[in-house]
Order: sequence, then C-alpha cells, then structure tokens
Amino acid sequence: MQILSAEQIREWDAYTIAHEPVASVDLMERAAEACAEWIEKKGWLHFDYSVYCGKGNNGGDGLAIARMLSQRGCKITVHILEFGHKGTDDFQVNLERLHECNVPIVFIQDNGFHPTPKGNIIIDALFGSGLNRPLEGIVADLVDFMNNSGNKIVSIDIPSGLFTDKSSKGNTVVKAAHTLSFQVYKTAFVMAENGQYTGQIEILDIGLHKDYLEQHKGAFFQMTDETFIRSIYKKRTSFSHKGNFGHALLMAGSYGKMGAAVMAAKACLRSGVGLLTVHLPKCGVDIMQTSTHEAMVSIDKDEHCIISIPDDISKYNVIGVGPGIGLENETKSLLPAILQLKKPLVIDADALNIIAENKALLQQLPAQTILTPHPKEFDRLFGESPNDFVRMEKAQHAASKHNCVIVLKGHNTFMAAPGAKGFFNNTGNPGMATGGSGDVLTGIITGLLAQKYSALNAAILGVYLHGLSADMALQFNSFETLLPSDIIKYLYRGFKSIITEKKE
Ligand SMILES: NC(=O)C1=CN([C@@H]2O[C@H](COP(=O)(O)OP(=O)(O)OC[C@H]3O[C@@H](n4cnc5c(N)ncnc54)[C@H](O)[C@@H]3O)[C@@H](O)[C@H]2O)[C@@H](O)CC1
Ligand SMILES: [K+]
Repeated sequence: MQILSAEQIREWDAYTIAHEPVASVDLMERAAEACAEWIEKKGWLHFDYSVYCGKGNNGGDGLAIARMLSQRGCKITVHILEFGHKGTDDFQVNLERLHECNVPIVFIQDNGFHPTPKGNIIIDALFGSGLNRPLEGIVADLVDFMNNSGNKIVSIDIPSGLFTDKSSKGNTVVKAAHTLSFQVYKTAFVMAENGQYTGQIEILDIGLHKDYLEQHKGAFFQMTDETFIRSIYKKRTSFSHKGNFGHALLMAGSYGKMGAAVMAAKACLRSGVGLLTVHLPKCGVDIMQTSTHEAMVSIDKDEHCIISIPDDISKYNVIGVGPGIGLENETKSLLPAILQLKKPLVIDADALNIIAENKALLQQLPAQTILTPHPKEFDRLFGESPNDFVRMEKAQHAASKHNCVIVLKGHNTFMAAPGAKGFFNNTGNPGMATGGSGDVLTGIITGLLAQKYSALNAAILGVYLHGLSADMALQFNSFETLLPSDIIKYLYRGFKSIITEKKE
C-alpha cells in the first residue's frame, strides 16, 4: 500500500473528480458512507453521537456522517465550530441536507462548550488534511475539552490538529481511539511520535481513481504489505541445494554477550542460509557449538572478544557484524579492515556504535551495505533529530550519500535506499521490545542477503518476516512474555504465510 502526503491526496481527489468523473460532493458522500458503514459493522448503532465539525471539507464529512447515522436510527447532536465565514461548498450542501433530517445543531462561538453526555461517541471532523497551522485559542480549548471528556473519539480522516507531513510535537491534537481514513495511509500515521493520537487506524476504500497511482509510481512511500512481499520473495525449486543459498559469516559475541551471537546465528539459519560460520572469541566456542549445531565456528585468537578476521574469507559471500561484539579497543580497530573486505555487509549494534565514534568510516562502507540502527544508534551516527519526520528525511539523505540501505528500526521500521522513496514496515508488536530482537533481525537479514536478495529486498523481507513471526508468536504469548527466541521459533509461520498460495 502507498503512503501519501496531503498534497498527493488532494491531487488524487481532484484527479478522481475530473477523470471518473464524479462530483466532489458525491465523493464526500462516498467517504461519509464508508465511515457510517464501518460504524454499523462495528455494531455501534445503539450509541448516541456528538459530531464536532469544522467548516472545511472534513467538517462536510462530519455533517454527512451525522445524517447517515441519524438515518440509521442513532441519536445525534452536531456541534459546528463557527468562524464567522462560510463553509466550503460541499460543507454547505451537507448542512442543508442535515437540516432536512432534524438533527439538532449547536454552533460553538465561545468556550461555553456543551458537556458531552457520558457514553456518547465523539466524531471528530474539525480539521482534516487541510490543517495549515497548529490549533490555538478556542479550537485548542475545544480539543482539550474533547480529549478530557472521557468519551471515545473517532477521528475522520486524521485526528484534528495532526499535520499530515510534518511533526506535530508539542501541539494540541485530538486523541482518537480510532481514525477512519480514506484509501491510503498518510505519512503521519507511520511516525511513532503520533501513535498516541491516531489510535487504531482503519483505511476505508472510497474508490479513488487507480490510474493516478499508476501515473505517479515511485513518488510515494510504500507500506510493505503482503502483496508486495510476495512479489519479492524468491521461491525455491526442487533442484535447490545448499550451494544455492550462500555461505554467511557472522562476526558476533564477546564475553558476557554470547547470547547475541547465538540468537543471530539461529535466526540466520532459520532464514534459509545454505551455510553459516560464526566468527567468535574463544570463550564462545562451546556455547555456540552446543546451542547451535548447524553453525560452524571460526575461532578468534582472543579469549574474550573479536580482534581478527578469519583467514579464508573468500568462501563467505556475505558478512553480518555487530551483535554483542562489545566496544573493546582491539575490536574497534578491526572494523576498518572488515569494511575493506568489500563484501556485502550487514552492520548492527556495537559495530554501528564503533562507526559513530569514527564517522570517517561511513565513507568506506562497501556499496549497498545494510545498516540497522534503532533511533538512538541512528542519532549517534547522523546527529540528533528533533522529531521522527526529520529523522526519516536524514535517513533518506544518508542512504543516498553513502550508497547504503538504512533500516531505521521502530514501530513502523523505515527502510531507505538510494534511488527509492522509502519503505515502511507494518508487522510487529510491542512484545518485540526486549533486548535481542535486533540480533535476531541481523541474523535474518544476513541470511537473506546470502541467498542473493538485493540489499534493499533483504532488508524489506527481513524486517517484514521478523515482525510477522513476532505477531504469530503472540498466539501463545503476551507482549510481556514474548522473547526474541520466540521470533526465531515462529519464523516458519512467517515464511509459510508468504509461501502458501492465497485462496481468492
Ligand atoms: N473531495 C475531496 O477533496 C474529499 C475531501 N475529503 C475531506 O476533506 C478534508 C480536507 O478538506 P479541506 O481541504 O477543506 O480541509 P479541512 O477540512 O481540513 O480544513 C480546512 C479549513 O480549516 C482552516 N484551518 C486550517 N488549519 C486551521 C487551524 N489550525 N485553525 C483554524 N482553522 C484552520 C483552513 O483555513 C480551511 O478553511 C479531508 O481531510 C477529508 O476529510 C473527503 O470528503 C474525501 C473527498
Ligand atoms: K478530523
């Protein structure tokens, strides 16, 4: 699924109006009908509704929804924020239509807000994608009033006060339980900082013209949904043998952090790598050999940490480096030599921190290296960012500048690559917030890279499977009990859901 900016959505609406063709007010009718149907399907027609409308087209949606819910037998009160100027044309049409339904309308002109009866559901149709400045004065007071009412809020299109394409940090914004949005994701919905406002997001089909997306391919961020993942997944044939799936080298672990190496190794193996060698310090050999029988080991000369590169490096087609390697000086000094090997590379955890301490190393990354930082590691590498939007833009810029793939880990992990707009992931859950999840991801991506996926596709597929397997593991876990090892355990379910033919 594509993710669009406010401007792109406006263009798409206009394209549909011109090319379907459909009158703008009829498109609004479709949007409102989709919302009313969603509410009906939810089994919420026995509730009473307080519908808060601005005087733009978002308010127009609200008026149409009020009419449709009233026609379905709900008790409705409409509250209109009165600015003294006329509403948009479609707002005015819907106001007239509402008058015919005898729905009570309250005009809000000062802070004397009517208390919302307990149990009423609030429909928030104050502002949509036309928001052009932070809320202030009476509007901000109204939103505070709605947020503090204790009533469930359903926002139409986007929570009022939330910008579609830039940060709304520190602003007054509606806190919705559900956001009913139209056709596609908006950029604001994939930013972790906005999670507190959007609640559960529902994308409702209002039949916008498909040609617009075709004509502007490449201009949008992409959400990596199942269809897309199936299109990049490489099916195995009956004639496959282990030589087809690469020989990965993982450089991982140090004294006290061998678990990271074990998890990365197991995840790499479960991702389908043909052969895996783990290079680790002497102290880790018994741990790896007893825990992970399928992995071969390459033994460093140091007892406690990695300080050297295996001799016969040519036999490995990819390297994953970082999980649990620590920050000993000799390990730090080794990193430039690893970069000089010019192998396809996945860099994570302490290896990222080592680069952050010596940023000149960024210039030496082999082309298409995959970096997998979480936001703090990213900030150490590329400088602090005031918000998620700026961090995302920095990731795009850094990926182009250093010709690398950046996997910025988070609620909707963002993947940036040179020449691509950027991809957001939509699998995963809060149960993954346990140390070790990242080591598992590094293992998965290294395993996929060894199987000759492109760097970007290895990252996209790896991140998707990582989250999906964690989602599958939730069937037998709570967020609290879910462990990174469970993600590995359920990787087969993740793979199977991609491999299994879809029943139409
Ligand atoms: N035909 C279309 O284009 C469709 C539009 N739809 C709805 O239309 C919405 C966009 O409508 P509009 O472009 O009219 O925009 P909005 O309804 O979001 O609001 C725009 C109005 O609010 C004012 N405003 C913006 N920020 C303000 C602030 N902070 N304080 C006070 N006033 C502020 C603007 O000056 C403008 O008058 C979408 O979010 C969606 O809900 C849907 O009906 C689907 C079809
Ligand atoms: K809204």
